[in-house]
Amino acid sequence: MTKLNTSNSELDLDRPNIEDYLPSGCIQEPHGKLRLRDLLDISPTLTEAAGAIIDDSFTRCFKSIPPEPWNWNVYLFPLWCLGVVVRYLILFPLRVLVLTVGWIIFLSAYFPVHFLLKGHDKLRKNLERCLVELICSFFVASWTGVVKYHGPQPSRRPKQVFVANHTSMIDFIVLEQMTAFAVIMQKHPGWVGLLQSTILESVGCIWFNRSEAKDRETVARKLREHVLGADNNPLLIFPEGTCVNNHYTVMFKKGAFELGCTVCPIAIKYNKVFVDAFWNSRKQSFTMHLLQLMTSWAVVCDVWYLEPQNLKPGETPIEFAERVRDIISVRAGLKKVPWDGYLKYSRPSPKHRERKQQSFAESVLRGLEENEI
Ligand SMILES: O=P(O)(O)OC[C@H](O)CO
Repeated sequence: MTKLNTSNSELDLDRPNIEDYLPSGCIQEPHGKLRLRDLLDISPTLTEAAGAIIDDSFTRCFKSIPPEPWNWNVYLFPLWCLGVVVRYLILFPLRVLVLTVGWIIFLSAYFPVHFLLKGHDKLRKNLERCLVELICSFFVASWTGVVKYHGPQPSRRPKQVFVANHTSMIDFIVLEQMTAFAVIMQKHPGWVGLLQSTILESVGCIWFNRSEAKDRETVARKLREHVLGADNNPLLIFPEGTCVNNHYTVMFKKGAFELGCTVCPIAIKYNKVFVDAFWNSRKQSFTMHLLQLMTSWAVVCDVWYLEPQNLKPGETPIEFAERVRDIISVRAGLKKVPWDGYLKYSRPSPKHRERKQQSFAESVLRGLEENEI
């Protein structure tokens, strides 16, 4: 019975907003004409099937929500055109220049520090941390990032791990410009992969391939080793494991919550007034995503460093992960959904399919019983 209730509440969450897609009730239809709404009312299963085709709570987490158009009249349209010219022909070249200068400064300092200070580990690590923070600040400047940080800035302590909701790889840049975190992330191809395996590895970042089972074991071991080192950079994990559109949070993977460490939650909320910071990696490369940010007016966001949390007596790592997800979701105003973000990369699990079949069979049986009465 309990199992049934749980699955029903999960199914409720998955219920599509079909009303959003139907013509509003105030439209007067000619008398006697059959409307789409009437047709769908015939059967809940038909409604659900129609809903699943147009919308579902899983897909909604990974959809970019476009802003309301505002340039619709004769006064505003010329202003919008002027804005396009300023953004693309003035701001963008200036930002490319800023980023180029940033890279020149960074590379001309990083290589001497990395190769010439081999015997002075402490000094080398400190300088490398400062340089990585510096290049991240140049990246933020290249999108005119307006970031407001709330709460105490993270400090370096053993046995603590920072976890944040995830919208784009720029989350890492936004956080890294303040604190040189060692981040756990998916390994990427191209220039991002090159940076990952050279510069970022030197600040303790750990990379993995989410499709490789053996990578997960290696990462789990590396995490345990990393959190014990007192001089290591604070560890940062995005436990959703994938980018979500900053309206929802998907299930947190439990890895960060079973390390026996204090978990420090970080909530990140982007303001979409100028640009949507969600990176939809299926539609856009990271380079295109950065270009989109660099041709917008600004990237506006709030970052909250929240109160550190510890595992409570009797609490499982999964419950702990859920509690921390609650804290982050409330602070950033995000809606929680029960999905595993990795489903993006796989077919629905047999368990999920069976739950749907079970619910459908039960509704058919209920209908038959009612007809018998
Ligand atoms: O949105 P995804 O699943 O492509 O993940 C993107 C990055 O790997 C997350 O950092």
